[in-house]
Amino acid sequence: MASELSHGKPALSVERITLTFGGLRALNEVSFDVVEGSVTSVIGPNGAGKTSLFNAVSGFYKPSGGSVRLFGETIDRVPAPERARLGLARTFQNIALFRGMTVLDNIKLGRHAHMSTGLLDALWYFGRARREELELRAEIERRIIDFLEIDHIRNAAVAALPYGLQKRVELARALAMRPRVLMLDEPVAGMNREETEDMARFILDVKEEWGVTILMVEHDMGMVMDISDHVVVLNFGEVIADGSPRAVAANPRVIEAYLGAGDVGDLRRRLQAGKGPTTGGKAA
Ligand SMILES: Nc1ncnc2c1ncn2[C@@H]1O[C@H](COP(=O)(O)OP(=O)(O)OP(=O)(O)O)[C@@H](O)[C@H]1O
Repeated sequence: MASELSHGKPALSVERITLTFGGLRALNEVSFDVVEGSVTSVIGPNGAGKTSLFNAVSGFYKPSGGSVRLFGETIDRVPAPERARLGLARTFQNIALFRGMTVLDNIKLGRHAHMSTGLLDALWYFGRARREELELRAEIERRIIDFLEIDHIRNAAVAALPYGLQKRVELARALAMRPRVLMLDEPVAGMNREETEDMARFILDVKEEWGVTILMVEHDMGMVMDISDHVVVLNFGEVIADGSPRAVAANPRVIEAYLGAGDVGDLRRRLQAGKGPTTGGKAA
């Protein structure tokens, strides 16, 4: 079980975020803090608003109310790519890599977040960059490749790789953005047990060795309960529980929410902290 962080400086603060689609209120005054150095997970039944929340925090959706702070600074007016430059990186639920390109080239594109040039410029960057900067970046890429144990596939085309490795490359690209806060959207969806366990270990190492704060949406309850310091539960666009994995798993409102969503068969395993299924995919 991960350590419980009950206090500390917020890396990210979500303050009364409201998001509507036409008449539908997907998020209703959602508030919580992501403490610096924590793994914070957002869970909830299907349609609870988790993806909407991720899109609002990373700047892809514009909330109709509320505020997001990154290390104390309001970022509400900062467009999504700029947020990455400020240290807020994310991965996507469905892998968003350039499939025809090699692993290394995909990782190199991660650093694009720190460049003032456009994407095409990024591809032509080598001729113009200062040597020291290039060397520093190459060093960061080497560290990431070693760390994620993907050296043997660095020159392979992404499309040819098994799914679990593709997800790892996506993590590598996000790390190349040198984030301070990393948002992972269902990092183990579709993975088998072994791939899930590897990814859980990498996420903990990113937190501990790289000092990156993690905000994660994930359906795999075993994994969430194993590696989270803090769990936020959404239901119908509202926070219904917020606390340690143990406290959340024992919360009757959480149990009721999953029952209400018809997830009865999976409920017991889902809410037994650290003992849930780690077979991956959407459990609901
Ligand atoms: N682009 C959109 N347009 C209209 N409604 C949307 C849009 N995106 C989400 N919604 C609605 O907002 C609500 C929250 O959806 P959201 O995808 O955020 O939930 P979720 O918790 O991520 O679900 P899942 O676990 O299935 O991914 C749902 O009722 C959904 O139908």
